[in-house]
Amino acid sequence: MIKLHKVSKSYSGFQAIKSISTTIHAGEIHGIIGASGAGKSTVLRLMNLLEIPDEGEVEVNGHTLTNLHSKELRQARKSIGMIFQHYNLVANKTVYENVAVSLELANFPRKERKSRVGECLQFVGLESLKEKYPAQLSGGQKQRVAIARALANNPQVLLCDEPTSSLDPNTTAEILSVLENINKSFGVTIVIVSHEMEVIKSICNRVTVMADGEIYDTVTIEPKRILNTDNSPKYFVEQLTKDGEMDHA
Ligand SMILES: Nc1ncnc2c1ncn2[C@@H]1O[C@H](COP(=O)(O)OP(=O)(O)OP(=O)(O)O)[C@@H](O)[C@H]1O
Repeated sequence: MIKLHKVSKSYSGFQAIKSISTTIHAGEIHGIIGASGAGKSTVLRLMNLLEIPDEGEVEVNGHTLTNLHSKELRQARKSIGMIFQHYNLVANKTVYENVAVSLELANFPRKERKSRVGECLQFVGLESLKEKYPAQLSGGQKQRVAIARALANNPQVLLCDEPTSSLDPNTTAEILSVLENINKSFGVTIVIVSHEMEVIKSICNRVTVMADGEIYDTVTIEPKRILNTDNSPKYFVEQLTKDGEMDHA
């Protein structure tokens, strides 16, 4: 469970987040949607203290992060994974090494690292690419590596900042399936920031709508796959030309 209690954040006098209070329930897939600049990414980054609030409390899995000293905070953060729009992989490390590095940083028992990396890569369907470098992968494959890396330390919470915004609809659907599997298989609570309504409606059980640094509303929904996954050139031409006159040349 994640609880924000009267959390505020300003940048050079500009109040980006205005005394927000909310609860994300354990086991849910929670969406955060809103216009550009509404404060979605900032709220997500406040949940693992990548951004330090000016005021208020952040509680994750029973720990009040805002009360912890740096060593305790490092420990508590092991149970919070995060993935990003641009993947944030280490360019000069292989797929295997990118996942292994998060285990090293968390002092995961050395003897068990290799098998843990293997398990995570298998879960995201990338075992056969473990010797490749990020530049040799597609966007969807890079995001799978990032997911495997986030999974490695058995997090209870996975924070996802626009995880599909650089991907085509087909690959978006695949990544959403991976996230859903993580939620169902391991009970991981997922918070997903997106400006794409289709993504939010496809996967979330509850959604927070943000505007101007505040929570406008929180709604409960029934997730329903509404993503179009047709990537064919025929479909693109049909979509471009269906509402009027067309010119093929
Ligand atoms: N590090 C920062 N320094 C200064 N201003 C910031 C910083 N981070 C965020 N902001 C400002 O805070 C506001 C909220 O930003 P945030 O990135 O959280 O919005 P968002 O809803 O995620 O937008 P987008 O969909 O465009 O990513 C914006 O006005 C932004 O310019």
